[in-house]
Amino acid sequence: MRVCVAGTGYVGLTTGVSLAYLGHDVVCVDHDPDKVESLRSGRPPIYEPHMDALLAEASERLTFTTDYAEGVPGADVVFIAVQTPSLPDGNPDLRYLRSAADSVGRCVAGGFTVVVNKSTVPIGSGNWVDAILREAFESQHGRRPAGEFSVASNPEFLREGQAIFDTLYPDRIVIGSDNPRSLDVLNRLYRVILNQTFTPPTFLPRPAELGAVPMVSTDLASAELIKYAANAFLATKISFINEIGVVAGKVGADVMQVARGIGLDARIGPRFLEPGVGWGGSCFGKDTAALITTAGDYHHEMPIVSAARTVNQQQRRAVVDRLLQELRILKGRRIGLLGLAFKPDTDDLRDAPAVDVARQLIAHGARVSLHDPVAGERFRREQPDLAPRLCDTLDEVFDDSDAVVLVTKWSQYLDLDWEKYVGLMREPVVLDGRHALDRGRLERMGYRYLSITGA
Ligand SMILES: NC(=O)c1ccc[n+]([C@@H]2O[C@H](COP(=O)([O-])OP(=O)(O)OC[C@H]3O[C@@H](n4cnc5c(N)ncnc54)[C@H](O)[C@@H]3O)[C@@H](O)[C@H]2O)c1
Ligand SMILES: O=c1ccn([C@@H]2O[C@H](COP(=O)(O)OP(=O)(O)O[C@H]3O[C@H](CO)[C@@H](O)[C@H](O)[C@H]3O)[C@@H](O)[C@H]2O)c(=O)[nH]1
Repeated sequence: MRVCVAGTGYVGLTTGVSLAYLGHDVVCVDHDPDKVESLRSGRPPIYEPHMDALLAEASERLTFTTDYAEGVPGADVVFIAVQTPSLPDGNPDLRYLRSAADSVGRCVAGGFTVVVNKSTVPIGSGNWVDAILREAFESQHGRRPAGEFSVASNPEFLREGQAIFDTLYPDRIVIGSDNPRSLDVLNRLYRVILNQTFTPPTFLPRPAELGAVPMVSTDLASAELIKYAANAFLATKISFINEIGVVAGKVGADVMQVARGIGLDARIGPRFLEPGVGWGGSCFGKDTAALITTAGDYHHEMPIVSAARTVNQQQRRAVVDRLLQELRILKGRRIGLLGLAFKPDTDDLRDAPAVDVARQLIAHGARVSLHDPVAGERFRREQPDLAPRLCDTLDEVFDDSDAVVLVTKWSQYLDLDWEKYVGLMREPVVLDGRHALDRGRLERMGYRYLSITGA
C-alpha cells in the first residue's frame, strides 16, 4: 500500500520505517530540512535502538522529503505524527497538527485516503482535523471534498527505547473510525502485524509467547480517550508505588519486596512498579495535564490523576531532601548525576527528572557534574546553560565528589566497575534513585548506600 507519514520524530520515523520494512511504499515528510537530509543519508536524527539497521533494510521502499506533494497524492493512508507539546495551561499545542492537516488537505487527491491521527490529540481532534482538511481541500480545489478522504484515530503506544519492538509486536492496535472503508484500509495495512505473518528482523526476533495481536475497533472519541487513559493509568501506577515507597521508608519496610509481593497478584501485575525518581519523558506529564484540562472543560476534576502528578514532583524533590539529610550542607558539595535521559536507551531529555534535580541542587549551591552515555550531545544543544557541567568520563563525575546519584537506569551504570571509583570520592555516598544497585555489594566496597525512600 502507499503510505505517507507527516513528522519523522520518535513516532513518525518508527511508523514509517517499520511499515516500509513490512513491504509498504512509504514517503516520510518532515518540515525540518536538516532531519530530512540526515535521514536521506541513512542517519536517524534520534537515538533509538535498531533504527539505523531497520532504516537500511527498508531503504528501497522509503523516501524522505520536506514536500507533502511528493507523498500525499494517491496515498492510501496518511499518518499525522507531529508533536503535540503542552502549553502552559496544560492544553496541547495543536499548531503543528493544524499545519500538517492543512498541508495534507491541500495535497490530497486521487482515490480514497485515510488520514490518521497518530499524534496524541485531545478528545474531539478527529472532528477538528476533518474540518481543517475540508477547508484546505476546498481552498486548493475550489470545491468541497466528495469522499476523497476520511479521518481516523490510531493512537500510538510505543515506548522510546523499544519503539521498533513495540511497533512490530504491539499489545494491541486501536482504530477509531466511523467509516467502514477506512477500517478496511487500516485492517489491510496492519494485517501482517495483526496476524504476525511477517519475517522478523534478525536483530528483533518475535517473542515466543506472542499470538495474534488484538485489534480494538471503536469510535473516534473512544480511541482518543484510550490513549490518555492508558498513559494516565501507567503514570498513576508508578506514582502509587512511589507513594508506598515513602511509607515503606518510614516504617522500615523494603519497597522492592512490597512491589514484588503485590505485582504477583495477576490483577495488579508486576510491570510499572519500579519505584524511584519517578516518571519523565514527553508523554506522561503532557498527557496527564491534557486529560485533566479536558475533564475541566466539562467541569470535572480528576483527583487521582492530579495526585499522580503531585507525587511525581515530590519524588524529584526527595532526591535533594535525601542528600540534605545525609550531607547536611549542600553548598559547595560536588554531586554527580548518573544519567540525563528520562529513561535508558533513548537520548530524549523531555521532562527528564535529571534536569529538574540538577537545577534544584544548583539552587542549593551544590557543584553538579553530569553524565549520560548517549544523551550528552542533545543535552548540550537543549540545555546550554547546564552544558559546562557535562563530563565526558565517569572519572570526572566521581573525582572529589561528595555523592553520586543514579538517576537513569542505563545498563552501563548498573554494570559499572564501582570498586574502581570509590577511592576517587571525597565522601563515598551513592544515592540509588532507581532501586537498581546492589546495596550489599556497594557497602562491602565502602560506599554509603542511600535509597530514595529513606533507607
Ligand atoms: N515519543 C513517544 O514515545 C510517543 C509515543 C506515543 C505517542 N506519542 C505522540 O506522538 C506525537 C509525536 O511525538 P514524537 O515524540 O514523535 O515527536 P517529535 O517531536 O519527536 O517529532 C515530531 C516531528 O514532526 C515534525 N513536524 C512538526 N510539524 C510538522 C509539519 N507541519 N509537517 C511535517 N513535519 C512536522 C518535527 O520536525 C519532528 O520531526 C505526539 O503527539 C506524542 O504525544 C509519542
Ligand atoms: O516502573 C516504572 C516504569 C517507568 N518509570 C519511568 O516512567 C517514565 C516513562 O517510561 P516508559 O513508559 O517506559 O517510557 P515512554 O517512552 O515515555 O512511554 C510511555 O509514553 C508513551 C508516549 O505516550 C506511550 O506510548 C507508552 O506506552 C508509555 O509507556 C520513565 O521516566 C521511566 O523511568 C518508572 O519510574 N517506573
